[in-house]
Amino acid sequence: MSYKSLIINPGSTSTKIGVFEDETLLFEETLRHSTEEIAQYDSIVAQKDFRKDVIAKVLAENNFDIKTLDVVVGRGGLLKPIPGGTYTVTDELVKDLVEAKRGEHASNLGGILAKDFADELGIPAYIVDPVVVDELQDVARLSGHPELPRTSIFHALNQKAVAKRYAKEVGKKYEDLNLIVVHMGGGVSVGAHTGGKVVDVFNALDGDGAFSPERAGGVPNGELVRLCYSGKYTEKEMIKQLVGKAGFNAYCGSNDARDIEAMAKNGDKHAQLVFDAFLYQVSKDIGAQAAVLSGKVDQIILTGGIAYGKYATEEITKRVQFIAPVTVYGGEDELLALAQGALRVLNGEEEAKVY
Ligand SMILES: Nc1ncnc2c1ncn2[C@@H]1O[C@H](COP(=O)(O)OP(=O)(O)OP(=O)(O)O)[C@@H](O)[C@H]1O
Ligand SMILES: CCCC(=O)O
Repeated sequence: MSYKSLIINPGSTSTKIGVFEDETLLFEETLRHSTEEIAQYDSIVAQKDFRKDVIAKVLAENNFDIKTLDVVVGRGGLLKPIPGGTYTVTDELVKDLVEAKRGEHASNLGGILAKDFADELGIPAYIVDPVVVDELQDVARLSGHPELPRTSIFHALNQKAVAKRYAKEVGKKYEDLNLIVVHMGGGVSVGAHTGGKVVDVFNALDGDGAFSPERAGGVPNGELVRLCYSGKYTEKEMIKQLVGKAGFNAYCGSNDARDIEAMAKNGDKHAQLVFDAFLYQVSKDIGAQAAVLSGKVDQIILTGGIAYGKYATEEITKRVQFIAPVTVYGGEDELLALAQGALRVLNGEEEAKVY
């Protein structure tokens, strides 16, 4: 028995879709969304119809009959903290994503869109390893103020997928390796993997680490508080300043690392400084996670869209190769990882978890 799946992975700056027959990719598409396109919507859920239309268009362009699908899988969003695994998209799960009580995030649309398509076809919808996968060790949860604990929000799906890919390539078990995985996309997360768990990670959304194409990362606390109370921004605008309008966007007016690199190559010294500061901060986060692992690091893995960039990966490697060797997996394996999550359930290897 084989299964056809539609995989939907909404990122902060893109919607990636794939159609698989079991683990074989039939076709995929990455639809990039400019800052202007996204800025028309005042919430993530408001982007639903826009993203649904672009997906339907791609399916039609590929002459794909959606009635042949067996399952729809979405990337999981900002739910309550939960263990890793494959979850059935229930009404309760969708309600939490729509209400966005734990925050706005593009991947909230993954479960919502998956259920939308699946319900029309009368087939199941799943999410796999959502961004809220929480395997932090206790000592990593303290921030310095009890009302502000650190939380685990990161590229769990891709971090786990590339870590397992590396383990397979070197003939070892993921659980037996100490890895630092660095995802550099619209957001950035740097995680310490040991014993098959991500025991510490710089939160990609709430920003206790490096800045990213669109996000501020860790900023000076006092100045942040003063800005919040200055009257310059509403609460919603302030959050947008930190997540969306920050990072490369704020410094250089684009969320595309390739634009920043091109500006720098054309002699723009400010763009060069911003890109170098980004690579410097990511390297510092890797150093911190090396300490989490007591310096016993088998490999550092660079992944996400920015890891396609030669300058970026070479500069980070120069700074951190004293810790451990570096492997680069440009882009991400999230579509396949989502398809595999659903297949494990459909093939009876794993039971779908209920949220
Ligand atoms: N070939 C490339 N060289 C350098 N940078 C690239 C390349 N391709 C994509 N990028 C950069 O990768 C970033 C987007 O990465 P990615 O597609 O992983 O992000 P996303 O899926 O939108 O967000 P996230 O990964 O946080 O969920 C952009 O800054 C883009 O410029
Ligand atoms: C929070 C993990 C995914 C992202 O960067 O948006």
